[in-house]
Amino acid sequence: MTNILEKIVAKKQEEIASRRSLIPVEVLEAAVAEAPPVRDFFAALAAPGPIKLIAEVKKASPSKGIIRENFDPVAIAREYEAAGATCLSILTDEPFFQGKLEYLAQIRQAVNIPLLRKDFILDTYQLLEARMAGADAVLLIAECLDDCNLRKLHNEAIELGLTPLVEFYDPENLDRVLAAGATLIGVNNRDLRTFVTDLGHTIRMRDKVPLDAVFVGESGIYTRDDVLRLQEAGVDAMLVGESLMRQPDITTAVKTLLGTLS
Ligand SMILES: O=C(O)c1ccccc1NCC(=O)[C@H](O)[C@H](O)COP(=O)(O)O
Repeated sequence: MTNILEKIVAKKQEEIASRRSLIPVEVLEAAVAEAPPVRDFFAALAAPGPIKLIAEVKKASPSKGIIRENFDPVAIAREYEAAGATCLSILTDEPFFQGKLEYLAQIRQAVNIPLLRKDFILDTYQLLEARMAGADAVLLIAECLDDCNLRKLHNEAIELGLTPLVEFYDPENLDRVLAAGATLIGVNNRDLRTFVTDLGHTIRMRDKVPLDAVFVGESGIYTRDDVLRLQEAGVDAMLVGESLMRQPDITTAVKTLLGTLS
């Protein structure tokens, strides 16, 4: 049976080929050479203090369909920043998440905090696109990449000035993530075979991931109690999408998660 990740990867390969035929790689390389400097995504998350929030700009998902009808990505990003998010994650995948690369470029002009391009990165071409659109970081998913490509894209991202956030779900993939040289490591709580999320997955992986890496818990984080569980387990940062995007008042939702609502 084909799982959702296999479907997304197959579609993404078609998309990359089509985008490459519209904008040749040389054009992107020339634009990247002129791009402004990046913001330090890693340092922002590694700073001392309570658990950091990477707030996700996410309209829809394969597991939940449309999450936010009234979707203004720039307004959402501004509100996230003002409410206390440390970094933002911008979904740029169109077919499955209704994101756009343009959202990333628009948000770059509107906020100052570091930005992650959240997509299914399979090719150097997407790293160049990310850098050109104003990303400071990119997501690399161990389950989507073989060892050679994981290491290659990790190194290329760094050469472009981008911070790679390397994510895995299957515990067997941790050794591959470490072998690629990852120092910013995410555990996804969502089992993509069933779409069930389990916060305990990140917590169980905490003592398997070296303490000198910055460790991010991803997906299925809904309440202040969830956040306290992660923080008490020693998780450095959390990536949160749906639970914030479903709230009409994003400022209150962020502050409630962070425990800063006065
Ligand atoms: O969110 C999905 O349904 C999904 C399906 C297939 C592949 C990836 C998927 N999500 C990507 C993510 O990692 C999340 O957007 C991110 O961690 C935030 O999760 P949440 O807070 O549960 O929206």
